Amino acid sequence: MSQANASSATPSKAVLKAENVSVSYNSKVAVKGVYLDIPINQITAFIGPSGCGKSTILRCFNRMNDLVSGAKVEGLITFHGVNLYDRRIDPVEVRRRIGMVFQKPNPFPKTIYENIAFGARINGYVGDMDELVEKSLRKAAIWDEVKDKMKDSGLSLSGGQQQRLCIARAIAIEPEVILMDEPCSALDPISTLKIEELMQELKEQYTIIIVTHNMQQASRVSDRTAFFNAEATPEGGKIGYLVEFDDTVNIFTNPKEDYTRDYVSGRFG
Ligand SMILES: Nc1ncnc2c1ncn2[C@@H]1O[C@H](COP(=O)(O)OP(=O)(O)OP(=O)(O)O)[C@@H](O)[C@H]1O
Repeated sequence: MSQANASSATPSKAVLKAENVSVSYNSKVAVKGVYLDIPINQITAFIGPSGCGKSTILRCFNRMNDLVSGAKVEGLITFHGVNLYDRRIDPVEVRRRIGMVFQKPNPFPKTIYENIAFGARINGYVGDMDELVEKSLRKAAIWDEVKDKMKDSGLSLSGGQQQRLCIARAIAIEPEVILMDEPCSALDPISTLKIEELMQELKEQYTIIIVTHNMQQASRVSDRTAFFNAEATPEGGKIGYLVEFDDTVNIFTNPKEDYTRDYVSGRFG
């Protein structure tokens, strides 16, 4: 793999940039030498086999790796041109502006209302909370389903509804970017479709990165796709790297690397 193959011209303004980023856990390199430009108001998909570092790179973009013991990030990650790892930067503020939705829907064991209000309050929101709750739930396409159940527990909802509640919770703290780590892998196809439609609406206002193992999902929802792979080390480990990053249509129909073609067509799936 040469770095020349790993990227192509950036189509629009990059909101987040990774330059020569490597991450290790307890001194063992997990993923190395990643360059990415994440375009604003687009959906970028990270695809590739298990263990190639997709979630690891995703977590670098909002400093979630700070919370993982033994994790070390090297290289440069910028957000609107500012080094996210500069020591003057507050990682909590980074996570407010770059929110995250996880694989398994994880509403708090609180009411639907509190699931939205809690984070907003902690972030110092002083406006009309009822309005914010409604606005966030509407944006996450779940308001109609829950408007009469504000005092019910968020856990009483179906898996798909819980995930949309978690998206509403992320939205409530007014991020610019939403990172989604396999947000549909625990959901049925109908709930998955709802979230995909929602992502298309959200990208008008937010920049989205999604990690997914679902090739059809990546080709359906994303504008740009980053394909990762991992190479074996002599010690029997694996090190992830970025194979290529391009418009999704190119990755799926005319990739630069044969291995990408094999992977996205399911030959190695
Ligand atoms: N908290 C951690 N502590 C130690 N090693 C970790 C940790 N998280 C990830 N790793 C290692 O880093 C490498 C990349 O893992 P990561 O989860 O980023 O890959 P991935 O491509 O997202 O995988 P998957 O598709 O299975 O979720 C793997 O070898 C994994 O074991």
